Amino acid sequence: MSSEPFTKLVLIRHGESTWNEENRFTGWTDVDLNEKGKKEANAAAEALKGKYEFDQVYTSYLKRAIKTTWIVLEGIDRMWLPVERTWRLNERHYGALQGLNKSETSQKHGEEQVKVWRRSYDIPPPSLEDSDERHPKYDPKYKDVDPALLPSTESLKTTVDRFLPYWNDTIAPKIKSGKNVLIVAHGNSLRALVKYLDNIGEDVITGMDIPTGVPLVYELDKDLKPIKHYYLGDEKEIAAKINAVANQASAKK
Ligand SMILES: O=C(O)[C@@H](CO)OP(=O)(O)O
Repeated sequence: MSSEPFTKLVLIRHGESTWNEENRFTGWTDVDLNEKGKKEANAAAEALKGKYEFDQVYTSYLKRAIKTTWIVLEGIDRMWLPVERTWRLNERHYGALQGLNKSETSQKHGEEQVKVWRRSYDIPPPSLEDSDERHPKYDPKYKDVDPALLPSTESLKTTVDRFLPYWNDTIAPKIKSGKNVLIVAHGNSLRALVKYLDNIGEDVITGMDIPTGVPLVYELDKDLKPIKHYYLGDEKEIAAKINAVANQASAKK
């Protein structure tokens, strides 16, 4: 017997960014969308328009997610919707790898090591030095965040740990109160959410990638347990995009 879900939660990873295009580790670096990324955001809006209604939007402090939000909301003619930004939805902090080319990093350190840094559950990449001017404590975006909470690197595990309080205190109560929610965030902050929602094991989440700019719908019951999930769009195209993310750090590029 199939029953109507209590809600449909929609997740979107931001469209392609300039550093996705250059194949660099990005993390908390605040890079912009490129033209392809804007097109992907428009296509996401097209897929949602007239079929999904939202009451509340959540996004990160990073402009690639914020601009994707703007484009999607403009595309669905819902620019008036409330948008809450939070650093807790930021991408996983990539530590000292931020800015490095993924393929060159594999040539230097080996594909296995880079795979561990990219996809192991609890092994973080090397940290940024405290004195490094790229450290989030020097960025005005985070001036109201307790400096003790600001990372100098993160594993997926510590990304889950910083995201979950926001889910539990803010997003989950909003959904439970009957509101339809859209979350526009990042590859690894969304992997953190999906791991939590689907209760995916630490070994299994390492093989899971999320493509840029494709709406991912989670049908949830009233306890916010997933009934099913699916991407909106062409299955083959989405599979190819997921595969491309998985292979980004190949040493052969
Ligand atoms: O560089 C990053 O911040 C992320 C997302 O683009 O990369 P990866 O998929 O390698 O975790």
